[in-house]
Amino acid sequence: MPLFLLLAWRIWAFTIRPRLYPHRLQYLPYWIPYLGHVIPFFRNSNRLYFQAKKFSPQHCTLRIAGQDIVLATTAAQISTIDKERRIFSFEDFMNLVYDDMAKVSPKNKPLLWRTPAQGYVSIFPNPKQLTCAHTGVELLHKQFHRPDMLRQFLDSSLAGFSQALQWNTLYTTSVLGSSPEHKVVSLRSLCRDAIVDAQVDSFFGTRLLELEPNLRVILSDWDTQSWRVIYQLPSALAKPATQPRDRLVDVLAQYYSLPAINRPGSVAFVNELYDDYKQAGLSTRDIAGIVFTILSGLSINPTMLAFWMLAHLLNNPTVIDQIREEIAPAMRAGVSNPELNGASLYELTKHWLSSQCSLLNSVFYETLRYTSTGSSIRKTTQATTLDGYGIPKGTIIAIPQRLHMMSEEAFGLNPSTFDYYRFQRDKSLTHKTEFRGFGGGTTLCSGRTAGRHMVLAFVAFVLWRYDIEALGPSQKVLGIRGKPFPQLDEATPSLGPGRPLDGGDLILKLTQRKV
Ligand code: HEM
Repeated sequence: MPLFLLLAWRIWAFTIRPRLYPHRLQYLPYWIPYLGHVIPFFRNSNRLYFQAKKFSPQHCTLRIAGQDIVLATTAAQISTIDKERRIFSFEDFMNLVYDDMAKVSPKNKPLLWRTPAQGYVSIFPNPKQLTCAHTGVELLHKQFHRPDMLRQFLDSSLAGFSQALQWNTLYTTSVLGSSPEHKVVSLRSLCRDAIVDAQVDSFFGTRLLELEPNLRVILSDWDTQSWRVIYQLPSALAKPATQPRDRLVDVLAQYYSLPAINRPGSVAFVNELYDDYKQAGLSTRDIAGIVFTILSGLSINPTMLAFWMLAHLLNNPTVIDQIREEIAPAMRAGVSNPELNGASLYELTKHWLSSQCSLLNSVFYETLRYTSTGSSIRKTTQATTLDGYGIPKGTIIAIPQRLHMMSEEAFGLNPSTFDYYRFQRDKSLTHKTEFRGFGGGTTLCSGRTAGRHMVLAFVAFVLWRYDIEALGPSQKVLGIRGKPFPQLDEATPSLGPGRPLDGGDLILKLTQRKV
């Protein structure tokens, strides 16, 4: 396009048009028509969101390869989106999850969206006349919201990682070097190995890990590469993500092909979903794909959050000491005893962690605030308005977590500083609309109570049982060199807490504490 035409278009699009139509979508200016902000978006979407909000704090639209993305930039807009679930819908993205992540066969996918009126018959009572897809979501919510069902999962998970965090049973995949007095471990592996295996055993029973003992490593390979699938890269480039995903779906399909009696110990959801979807006409492979997406959400976010929480704590020995004082009564009452059964562990930790450990909780929420880099995504099902701006049907709306979590108005001074005491000083901060650590509205995380309990207990066990030194790059212990503090990767898409940049990790020297 000749330069004068380009200039004329830009003046029209970003100077004249907004004045003529002040209530239509207002765009962050760009230079290449159609492509718009595609390059900065793929380079670092979070940076682009901040730029957009700075340009136009009340309303801003991005243009990504012909597609408009309206950013929710204020708390009022988030509230409207969370409330108007039919207008700002998530269903379109469930289809993307079924297609790209779960790889549900195109032939069977329509079965997921059938209503009872269209022939879907659930094996459960269905008074709300839900579709098959929504029934699956309800079954998961029931699993994590019904106290008895949540409890079964938590009892077993807590017992699992309490065992795994003992000096003599630390996973060999976490331990990089060892002497009678010290062990040198990778913090990322420590969190992954203990948390993922405990959760997987508790959710699926022990059979799944028997079929694939290396599941946690494959899951973490998927996790670090999953952006390739999210960005829909061509199959050759997406292979580092699709290979681990396909392996995990294979293992789940193998698991489900066994009679239920041969895979005991799972939570109810695992069989309820399978039985319902099978009856609806889906294949074992389709269901394995859908369950893979749950497995991925189940294990990755708690692991990442525990990693970041411990990493930040290791920067501040004073806070570690204060937290040890907070958890001491519970630990002395027996919580740290690896022989304690899951039910007792649950009872003891539930009480102490929720009511007596305000600093531990504060660091948990600050970690969530500080590391959340994902976005909630919706699509408008009809023409509507948001804060007075007209939004056409079929427009994508994004609620970027980081943009809101860094709001000075919501969270007080210096939001870009990690403040261990922020949520202790003001406990109401977790109720702010801008606090998107567990999403909100339709995609409010159903595993949030379980996830919080597990991460708090995991961190408490580690801090109580071990003296920990994070080794810097100039330190070497047992031949293992330390690493710098990991940087948060703000650019790669995530569901919640971001990953460390370039495979970042912390190398820890553990010594058993004498308590
Ligand atoms: C502390 C750990 C966790 C964190 C930080 C976390 C974070 C999140 C976030 C930010 C979302 C919203 C994404 C969006 O808005 O699109 C979400 C949704 C979701 N999370 Fe979690 N999550 C955690 C633990 C879990 C666990 C243990 C499960 C168990 C399966 C789980 C399952 C889900 C599911 C299924 C959704 C989709 C919404 C729904 O529940 O239907 N999460 N999570």
